[in-house]
Amino acid sequence: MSEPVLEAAGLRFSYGRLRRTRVFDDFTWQVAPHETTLLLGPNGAGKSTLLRLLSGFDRPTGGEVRVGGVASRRELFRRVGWMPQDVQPGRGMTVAEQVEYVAWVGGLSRRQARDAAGEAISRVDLDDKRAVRTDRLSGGQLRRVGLAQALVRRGDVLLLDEPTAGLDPAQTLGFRALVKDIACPGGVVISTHQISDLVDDVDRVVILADGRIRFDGTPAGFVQQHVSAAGGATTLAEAFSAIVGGGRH
Ligand SMILES: Nc1ncnc2c1ncn2[C@@H]1O[C@H](COP(=O)(O)OP(=O)(O)OP(=O)(O)O)[C@@H](O)[C@H]1O
Repeated sequence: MSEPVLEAAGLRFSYGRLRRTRVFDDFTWQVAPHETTLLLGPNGAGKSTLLRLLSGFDRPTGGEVRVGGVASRRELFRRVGWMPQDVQPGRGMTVAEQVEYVAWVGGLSRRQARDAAGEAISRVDLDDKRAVRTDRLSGGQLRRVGLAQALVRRGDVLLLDEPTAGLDPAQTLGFRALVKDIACPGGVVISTHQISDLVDDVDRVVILADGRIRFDGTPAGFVQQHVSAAGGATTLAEAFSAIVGGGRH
């Protein structure tokens, strides 16, 4: 089987009926295989849009998204797990049904979907909520359902959009432990606009601003490379502000 590299090649994307809000223009990037990447950027940088395009949920207006060299949404649905920023409760569905449904849409048989859903629900610690309707969950519980939905496909690549938003401190710690445990051959991408979050847990940092990549490297490399640019910045937070702020001029 081909290497499960997930890549955006010459991507273009705009929102609106008249496509006036351009987010990406000739955007090319690859998810680093076997690594956990933190996708950082200010509000409106394009992080959620990028993950929606990479997951196959949204279609680009130009260029293509490929996984293992294949540009097909079906292949993306099969090989890429995605946790959206805005996890929606399925109408009248229980936790088990919602996670099973996502597995089934991803190409598993009903039986495989049931087994995979049971496993994913345990991993996010929602065993006691399996039979509860998802529209009756708290915000943090619903986000854990979203994480289970991403894990259930057992995909080669995992894309998590603001996974710790709305989690309490204990849940955030639990999430960090879970992420350390996840091994995906095609890599894991976690988006956030909070720099303090998760930085110590990742192999790679990518900074996105205005639909362009401003940095792609290790957390330590980022601080080092931008110390002078940031006028003596020594922390990731300071360097991030300098780079993102500098990009706006
Ligand atoms: N449904 C939409 N319709 C029109 N414009 C949109 C829509 N969703 C996002 N945008 C615009 O696209 C750009 C990128 O938004 P996106 O949500 O991808 O950013 P983000 O980096 O994920 O931000 P945040 O950290 O706030 O979640 C922004 O300018 C935003 O206003």
